[in-house]
Amino acid sequence: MAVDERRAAAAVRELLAAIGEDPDREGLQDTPDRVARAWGELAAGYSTDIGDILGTTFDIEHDELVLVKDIELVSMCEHHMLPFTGVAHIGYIPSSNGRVTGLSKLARLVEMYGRRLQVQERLTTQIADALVEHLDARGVIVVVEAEHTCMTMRGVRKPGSRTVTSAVRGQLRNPATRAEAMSLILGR
Ligand SMILES: Nc1nc2c(ncn2[C@@H]2O[C@H](COP(=O)(O)OP(=O)(O)OP(=O)(O)O)[C@@H](O)[C@H]2O)c(=O)[nH]1
Ligand SMILES: [Zn+2]
Repeated sequence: MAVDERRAAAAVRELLAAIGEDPDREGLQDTPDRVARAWGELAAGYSTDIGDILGTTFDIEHDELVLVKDIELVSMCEHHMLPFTGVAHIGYIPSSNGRVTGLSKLARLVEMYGRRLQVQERLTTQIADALVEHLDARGVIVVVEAEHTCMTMRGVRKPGSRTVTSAVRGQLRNPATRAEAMSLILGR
C-alpha cells in the first residue's frame, strides 16, 4: 500500500493550524505537500515485497558467519512519530543447501523494516525472522544501536543515550558462536 499523499497533506495542514501557524502564509504553502512526500519515503517499507529482496540467492557453500556491520538505519518511532537513527549489524550462517543472499540485501532489509512506524525491538526481531524464514539461515544475529529523538529532543531529554537491541536465532545462540559474532560486531 503506497502512502495516500493527498490525505497526508490535509492532515499536515490541520497540524499546522493546531500548533497556531497559518498554513497559508508564504513559507508554509507547500509544506503539507512536502511533508506528505517525505512520508512517502519514510513509510515506503510497507509496500516493499520481501520476495523482491530475498528471492534471489546464490548457491555458495559457506557454513560460517557472514556479517555486515554498521548499516545505517533511519526509522520512525510509533509512539511519537519522531525519528530514531543509528546502525544495524546483521550476521547469519547460511543454510546447508547454500542459500546465500547478496550483501546489499541485508541493508535492504533494514530499509524495508525501518521505513515504517516501529519500535526498535520489533524492527530487530523482524530482520532476524526474515533471514530464518526466507533463507533458512542456520543462525542469525541482529544488533541495532539507535538514538531516539523522542528521548533526546522532547520528554526526558537525554541526548546521547543509545538503545541497543539484539535478536539471536539458531546456531548463533550457542554461547561460543554468539561471543565470536559479538566481538566482531563490537570490534570497531
Ligand atoms: N520499548 C520501546 N520504547 C520506545 C521506543 N521508542 C520510544 N519508546 C518509549 O515509548 C514510551 C511511551 O511512553 P508513554 O508514557 O506512553 O508516552 P510519553 O508520556 O510521551 O513518555 P515520555 O517519552 O517518557 O515522555 C516512552 O517511554 C518512550 O521512550 C522503542 O523503540 N521501544
Ligand atoms: Zn518515541
